[in-house]
Amino acid sequence: MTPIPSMRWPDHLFLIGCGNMAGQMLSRWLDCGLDPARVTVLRPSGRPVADGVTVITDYPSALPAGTTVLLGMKPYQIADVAAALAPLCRADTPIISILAGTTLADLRARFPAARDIVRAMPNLPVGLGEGVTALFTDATTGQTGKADVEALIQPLGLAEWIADESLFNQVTALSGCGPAFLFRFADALARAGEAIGIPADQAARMALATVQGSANMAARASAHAGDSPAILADRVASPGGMTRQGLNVLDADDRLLTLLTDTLAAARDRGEAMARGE
Ligand SMILES: NC(=O)c1ccc[n+]([C@@H]2O[C@H](COP(=O)([O-])OP(=O)(O)OC[C@H]3O[C@@H](n4cnc5c(N)ncnc54)[C@H](O)[C@@H]3O)[C@@H](O)[C@H]2O)c1
Ligand code: PRO
Repeated sequence: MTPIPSMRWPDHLFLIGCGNMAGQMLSRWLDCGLDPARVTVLRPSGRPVADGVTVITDYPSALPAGTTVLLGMKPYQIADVAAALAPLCRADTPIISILAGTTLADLRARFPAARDIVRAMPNLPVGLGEGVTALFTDATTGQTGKADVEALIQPLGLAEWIADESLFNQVTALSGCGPAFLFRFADALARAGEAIGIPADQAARMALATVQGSANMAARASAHAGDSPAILADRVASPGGMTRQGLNVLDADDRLLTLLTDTLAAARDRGEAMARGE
C-alpha cells in the first residue's frame, strides 16, 4: 500500500495489549507507512506482532521521548495497567484509550501526570481503513494533542469527535459494536435463504455479496447524490412487487427498528454498567 503522504506519526507508539482491536489499528498504521521500529507492544504472551515491532512482556523503566500510549487491553485490566504505567507517563505523554466503558474522569484519575488523554472507540474495519472511530476528550487536552490524535486516526477511516461524553456509550453501541450486528444480519440473511430452500453454501455466498455490494452502493449514493439507505430501499421495491412484500414484514409495527433500538440500548446499558465497575 502507498503511504498516505500527509501522515504524521508519533515519534514512538507504545501499545498496551494488541489483540483483535489494537491489532487491526496497528496493522493499518503499518500498511500506511508507520515505521515498525517506532512501535513497542506490551503483551503478556510475548507473541510477535509484525516484522520490526518490538514486543515486551513487562514494563520498561522509562518510555522513549515522544511516546504516545495506546491502551488496548481489556477494560477490567485498567487498575493493574495504570499502577505500572502511570509512573512512566509525563505531562507530554499523550494517552489514547480504546477501553469501552472507561470514562475520561477515570483515566485522568489513573494517569494524573498526562495532559492529553483521548478516548477513542474504533471498530474492526479500521484494519481496512474503512472503520469508524469516535473520539472524545476534554478541555485539558491541548489543541495540538487533539490534532496529533486526529492525524493518527485519519488513516483508519471515518473519525467523529463526540462533544458530550454521555453519548460515548451510545456511539460505541452503534459503530463500535455495529460490525457484530451487521455480521449477525449477514449470517441471518444466509440462514433465512437456506430456510426457504437455497443450498447453504450458495445462500452464504449470495448473502455476503449482497451485503457487500449494497453497503458499497449505499456509501456511494450518500456521498454523490445524498441518497439515504431508506431511499435506496424504495428504489429496490417495485410497486406491488416482491421486495415490498418483504419490506412490509420488516416494517410492520417498526419491527426491525424496534429490534435494533433494543439491541443498541442493551449494548449502551452494558457500557454504563462497566463504567460503574459492574
Ligand atoms: N473488539 C472490538 O471490536 C473492539 C472495538 C472497540 C474497542 N474495543 C476495546 O478494545 C480493547 C481490547 O479488546 P479486544 O477485542 O481487542 O480484546 P483482545 O482480548 O483481543 O485483546 C486484549 C489484548 O490485551 C492483552 N493483555 C491481556 N492482559 C494484559 C495486561 N495485563 N497488560 C497488557 N495487555 C494485556 C492481550 O494479550 C490481548 O492482546 C477493549 O478494551 C475493548 O473495549 C474493542
Ligand atoms: N467491542 C467492545 C465490547 O464488546 C466495545 C465495542 C466493541 O465491549
